[in-house]
Parts: sequence; structure tokens; C-alpha cells
Amino acid sequence: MKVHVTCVTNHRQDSVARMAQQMIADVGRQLGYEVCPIYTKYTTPHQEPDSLEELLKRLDDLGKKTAAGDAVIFQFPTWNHYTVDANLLSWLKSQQRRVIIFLHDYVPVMYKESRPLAPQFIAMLNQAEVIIVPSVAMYEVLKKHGLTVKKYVVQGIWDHLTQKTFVSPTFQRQLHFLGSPERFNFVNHWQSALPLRLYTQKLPRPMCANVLYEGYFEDEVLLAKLAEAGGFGLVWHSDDDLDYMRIYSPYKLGTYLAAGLPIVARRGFAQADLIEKHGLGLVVSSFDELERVLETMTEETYHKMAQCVADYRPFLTQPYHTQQILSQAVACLFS
Ligand SMILES: O=c1ccn([C@@H]2O[C@H](COP(=O)(O)OP(=O)(O)O)[C@@H](O)[C@H]2O)c(=O)[nH]1
Repeated sequence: MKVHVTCVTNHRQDSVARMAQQMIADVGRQLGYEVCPIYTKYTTPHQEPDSLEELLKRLDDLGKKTAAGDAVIFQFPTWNHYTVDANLLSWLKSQQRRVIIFLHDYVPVMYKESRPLAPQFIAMLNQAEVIIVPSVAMYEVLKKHGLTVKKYVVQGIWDHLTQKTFVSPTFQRQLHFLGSPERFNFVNHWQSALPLRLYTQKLPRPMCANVLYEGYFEDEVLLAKLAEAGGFGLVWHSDDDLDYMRIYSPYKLGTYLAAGLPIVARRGFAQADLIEKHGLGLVVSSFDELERVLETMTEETYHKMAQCVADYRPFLTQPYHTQQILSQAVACLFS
């Protein structure tokens, strides 16, 4: 039995799905897995599905790479039209591949307009023997939506692999935010007196006072910039997006920690316990509360947090955690 791991191709350079899938594929390769590229047009779930011809070509690729009895870790979603994923997964199942789904995002909770698609997404996930989920809370939501897969592995935090090391960050009463205001729209209503340094492709319109647009940087430059600037890495969701915040694992959490920055997260966030348990930053309910906490915070308190981040950092800048998740999921096939 061989193990394969799928990986999207053709995504834009700044696609976080591409970065995350590539990282998983690279770690899979280190474990001796074969990487199985999946061509994608980088559509949203609501755009037109592929033609039959395009779909058959993808099935042909999968068919040539994998054989009956092989395990296929399918990184999901591929961000093709969802019917492409549905067809690929049912084909894999019908051809006796042993399917493990690595769930990165659950579209029916991520996007309000996709809520009615829950039955279709659950039907796809039910093709798996094992599912890798970002959190136990996500597994519980999936079960409520009809998931019947019993074997699951919890990912928790995303690794952010890097060889770079940085000097300890300085205490600054400022926040860094990685992400698009279109997706995280609290940025468009920023009223806090705290400076929010924003890293994204498009200049936000309108630009609120205290939002400082930094631009978009490739990974190593970004990590160095964050480390040099000091302050905190922000994980935040708008009030209408809290359901997703409670269950998913944001890629940015690993990015901030890899840069050595302590975190500010909104209470209720899926990884809040981890932040509190390891002293990696602050978990607060509002920006007012944050302002009050920062007003009286001493350099010493900040440096203690930064030291906790430095102690935790090797766990996610090296591939052990991802190796463990992947190996555990494969082992589950035989448990
Ligand atoms: O200038 C930038 C801004 C963002 N990012 C990447 O984009 C991720 C955040 O992406 P997104 O907000 O889509 O995802 P989430 O963190 O919610 O999973 C970060 O972790 C970075 O890896 C980057 O490489 N350069």
C-alpha cells in the first residue's frame, strides 16, 4: 500500500490554501508519500462547475498515480466547484482507494451563502474512512450536520515551517493583522485607538483611522517584518463570523508565532485554550478590554509572553507536529 497526498496546483501565489496544502504535501513527501497534484481553476463554490472533459482529465491523473488499496490523503476543499471534489472523492471510493480527508475549511459555516450546501459537503466528507479536523468543536459541528465518519484526528494549530530565527520582539502597543478586509470585515469598522498594521494585497477602502496599510509580502520577508516591528499578532473575527472562529484553525496563528510575536485573540476562538495554556498572548472579549489591559502592561509582562512564544516556536517551525497528524491518520486506517 502506498500513501498519496493531494495538493492543489494553479492557485494564485498569494493563495493561503496553496501555501497550506504545499506545506502538508512537502511534509508528506518527507514521510515517503507520493504527492498527487490536483489542477484547480481557483473558483469559488458558486462558480460554474468544470466540463466533463476537464473532470475526466483529473480522474485520469488520479487514476494513473494511485492504485486500488492505496491510501489517499485528500486535502479538502480544492476550491474548484464543489461538484469537482464530490466527483473526485466518489471516484476514489469506488476504485477502492482508502480515503483520508484533511479538512482545511468547512465552506457551509465559513460562508453564509454556502449554508444550504451542508448536505452536499457532508456527503463528500462521508466518503472518508478517517478525517483530519482543525478542532474537536469542528468535529462536533460536522456530526450535527450528519457526518458519520467515526475515526478522526485533531490538527489543532497549523505549523509554519521556517529555518529563520529572529531577535526577541519589542513591546509595542500595536497589532498586526494578516488577512483581507473583504473576508475579515472588522478591519473596515476599526474604531480602536490601537494602531492596526494590515498586511494584504488590496488597499482597503475606506481606510479607517489607525489602520496602517503595510502591503503584501512573501513569507520570509513577512516574518522578518513582523519580528522587527514588535507588538502583537491579531486573530479576530467580526460578530457575524464567530461560528467559524470557534471551530477552525487560522493559518495566521502559526505565522505570528513563527515570527516570535505574542498573540491577541478574541474570546471563543478555537485555539484560545492553547494560547492561555502556553502563555502565548492575550485572550480578550473586545478591543476596549484590550486597550485597558495594554495600558497597564509592563515591558516585563510582554517579554515573559514573548519568551513563552520563543519556547513554543520550535513545535511549529519544524515539521514534527504535521508528521504526527499525517502518520496518526494513516495508522487510523488500520485501527
Ligand atoms: O503579506 C502577507 C499577508 C498574509 N500572508 C499569508 O496569509 C495568511 C493569512 O491568510 P488568511 O487570512 O486567508 O487565512 P487564515 O489565517 O484565516 O487561515 C498568513 O498566515 C500568511 O501566511 C502572506 O504571506 N503575506
